[in-house]
Amino acid sequence: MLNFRKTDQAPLVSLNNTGVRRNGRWLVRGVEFSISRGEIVTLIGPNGSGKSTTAKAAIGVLKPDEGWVEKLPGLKVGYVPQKLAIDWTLPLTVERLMTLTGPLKGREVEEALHSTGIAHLARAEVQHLSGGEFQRALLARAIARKPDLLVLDEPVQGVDFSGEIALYDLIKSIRNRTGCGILLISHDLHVVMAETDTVICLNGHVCCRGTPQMVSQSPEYLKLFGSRAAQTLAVYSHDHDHTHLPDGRVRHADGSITQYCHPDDGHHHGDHAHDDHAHDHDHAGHVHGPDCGCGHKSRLQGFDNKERGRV
Ligand SMILES: Nc1ncnc2c1ncn2[C@@H]1O[C@H](COP(=O)(O)OP(=O)(O)OP(=O)(O)O)[C@@H](O)[C@H]1O
Repeated sequence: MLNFRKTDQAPLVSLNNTGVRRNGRWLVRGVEFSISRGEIVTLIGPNGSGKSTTAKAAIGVLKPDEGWVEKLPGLKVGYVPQKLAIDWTLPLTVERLMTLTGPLKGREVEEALHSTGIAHLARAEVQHLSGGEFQRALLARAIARKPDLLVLDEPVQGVDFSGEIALYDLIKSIRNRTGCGILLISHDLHVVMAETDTVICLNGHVCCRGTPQMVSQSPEYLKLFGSRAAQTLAVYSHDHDHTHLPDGRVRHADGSITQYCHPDDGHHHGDHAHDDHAHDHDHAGHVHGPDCGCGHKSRLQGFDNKERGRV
């Protein structure tokens, strides 16, 4: 794999104590991380935990109500949103989809479709594409303008497992070829791309982060999906000790309800954990033990014992 990361390189984007508030409720708060050229950062977390909100704040679609976001001047972003407002009753070819939001040269369209493996579908109707082909078309659209940062909100939705592996391979090859940074949002709490440099688990705030060090080696996983899958995907599973209620209050493991998280619930701006992690790219990480004091238990399934808990 190419080594794009240089310690003297400024991050493409960094979020500093970033919070977004709507209707009197914090959707996310105290979010801190950065993405450098060639780096893959994956956001995971339960539904409604603020992954899309965080991604939108990172690229400037949403303005933070607290903290700040720094972007490299002139940063070019390619964004694949979770939802796309397409009128499926109107005919739309893949080629046309590529230029819907801005002009592109014919050669750029061709190149992007070629590199995502769907050159043969240039004139196909978008509504007839399979889930995997559609995601490739969206990826092609996002990479056509040669972005420095690619933000992919659930890029494997509607794709079966082998299609998922192929898409993750494609994302990896885009990163290797272009050296862009990638912010990936995974809807699946348990599966992240093995090439992910940093996994950030959100639960209204960053509750933990770490590196998926190895591919899962559990016999069941290998039996089900084969060794090819094991080379591509790692299993990252996670327990939360508190739940953010729809009204913004927090229910703790003991059943008590408070207005906000306790200072020892996950990682908050200014606490020791942030000091450990903010802006680090060596991913040394905070060590979660059965009771490490941060209020969260995390485990990497299928990792050998010395790697266990190092999330
Ligand atoms: N503009 C908005 N106004 C009010 N609430 C919002 C707004 N956008 C998002 N939310 C709420 O913020 C919370 C976080 O939403 P977000 O889409 O970031 O979560 P997510 O982690 O991406 O979820 P999912 O996995 O379901 O896609 C949700 O409870 C959502 O309903």
